[in-house]
Amino acid sequence: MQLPSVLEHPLLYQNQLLLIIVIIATIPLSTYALSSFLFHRTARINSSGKTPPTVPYSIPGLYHVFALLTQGPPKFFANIINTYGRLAPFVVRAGPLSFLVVRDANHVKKIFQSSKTLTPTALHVQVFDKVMGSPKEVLEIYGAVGSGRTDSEQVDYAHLTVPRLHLVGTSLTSIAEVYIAILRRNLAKKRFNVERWVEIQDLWSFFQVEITRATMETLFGSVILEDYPDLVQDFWKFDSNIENFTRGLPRFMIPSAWAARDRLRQKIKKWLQSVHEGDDFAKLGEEDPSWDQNMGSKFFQHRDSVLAKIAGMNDDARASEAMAIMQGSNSNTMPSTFWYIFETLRNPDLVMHLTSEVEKRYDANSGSYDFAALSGIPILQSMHTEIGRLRMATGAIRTNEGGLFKLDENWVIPKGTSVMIFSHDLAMNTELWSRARPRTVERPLEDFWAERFLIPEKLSRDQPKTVEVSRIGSGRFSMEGIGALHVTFGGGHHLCPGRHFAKAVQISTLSVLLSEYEMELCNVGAAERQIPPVRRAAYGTVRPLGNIPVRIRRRDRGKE
Ligand code: HEM
Repeated sequence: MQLPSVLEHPLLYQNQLLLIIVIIATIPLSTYALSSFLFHRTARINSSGKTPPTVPYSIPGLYHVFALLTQGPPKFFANIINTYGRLAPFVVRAGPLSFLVVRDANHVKKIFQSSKTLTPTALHVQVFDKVMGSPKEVLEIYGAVGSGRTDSEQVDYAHLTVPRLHLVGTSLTSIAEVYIAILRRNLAKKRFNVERWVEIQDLWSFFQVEITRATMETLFGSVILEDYPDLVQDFWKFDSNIENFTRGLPRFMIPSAWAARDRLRQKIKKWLQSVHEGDDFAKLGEEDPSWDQNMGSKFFQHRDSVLAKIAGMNDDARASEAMAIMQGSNSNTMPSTFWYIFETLRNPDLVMHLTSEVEKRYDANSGSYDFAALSGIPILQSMHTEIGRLRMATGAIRTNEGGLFKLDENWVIPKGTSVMIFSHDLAMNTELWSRARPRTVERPLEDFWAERFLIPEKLSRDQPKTVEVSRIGSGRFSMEGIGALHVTFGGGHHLCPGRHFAKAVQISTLSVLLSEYEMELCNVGAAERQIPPVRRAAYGTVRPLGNIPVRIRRRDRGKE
């Protein structure tokens, strides 16, 4: 009988198996220990030309994929910042993809200023591909922005220059007047009357319909809403699934979101084919009106006509583009306007002060508001900025398309790394704000403070002292020295071109509600308990935890 060789001895075999199991089981622990050691060493060592360290992980090759998937990116990034924030900049990895988180104002400034090397191009391709469902053949046009290719430069012109032409100054005033007229007409149809308070169960849902409907009609005209009454509903269904589309979830996993997106694209395409035929439809002369009920605002006519002239931008691609601007113009504007009104209603002094400020800019004879004057009121500007700081959480992404990028004396960013800048993270950093302008932290950054961005005017000795009647502070609005800490609208070359329009929607909505209606939170304490805690998500819509009931009635102007 032949004896088994030593290697085949059953006991040894069992031990080998055990050894393999032990090795496999200890891989995550040892990987975590090693990556943690390397992370802290690189973060703390004082040397130049360092590549930012990767946040500790347990699974080699996959790095943070599992945590990103289970927690979702907004919570994952918030948790990572809460844990390792002091050691930024650091890298988060999802397999081969690297994301650098920066938290320093000087880094942010440098990144935004380096728009040729650090670009959002890769992000834009992803968005048009995965979220907007653009045809594959146009993706290369988006991918070549910045390369000098003619069609790509035209796209860049449509995305950035066109809104900057139409959504500022006197053009913005005209378009804001259109918004005000539409909002007033829509609210009038609700027949709120002077005698009786009407309760609205949930202010968020109410605004989701009313503000979006008015914004859509202002930018895209009346006909699209008449032909497609479910536009607003489908839009929010689509918008609330953007994270799912970005992750590439297939149709069978989110069927109703896919169906809403299909409907949006089909209906928009049909509408464009009927009202924006050919490529010479836009009426852009000085004498032409800023808004047309069929074709939409001059801004949108101009934008779509630039795209229509690009070979390869077929009707499907243009419909996806229109969806992108619907998303850009509504997704954050409605929530920011909700918080603008909510924070006002919470504070009776603010309601009183702002009502009187708005009244001064309302002409009872013509029944119209002086929008230009309203938008210059410092407290309204400060509130807009404070809402953007506290109640918005946006992210700006840039990918390094050049070689090693020198971030400062210590750090370099490797090619291909995507840099993440989170507005809310910077917005809540007391140390940075107090260094930049101590006055801004006289009240905790966790609280809403309408006057945070006002600089009180010093009275000269010969100036007569007026009696202060309002309990709301006054002063000059200023962002001097703190711009890099307030990046809700991104920055640099790609700074949001629609930000003035968003402010116009906030100010116009507030003006109409304060001067033509009385609106009150039904229960202030209960409403305040619905404010979500800060720092739980690095980015994403900040929405109340539950319903916010309000009551409303028409203001009795005659009596006043
Ligand atoms: C409160 C409302 C809004 C917020 C918080 C917001 C925020 C942002 C942010 C963070 C970016 C990225 C900027 C960057 O990468 O540096 C952006 C880009 C953009 N936004 Fe806005 N936005 C708002 C309203 C609007 C409105 C009303 C419009 C249009 C009417 C608009 C149109 C755009 C466009 C077209 C871009 C892309 C610019 C590019 O091509 O790089 N946004 N916005």
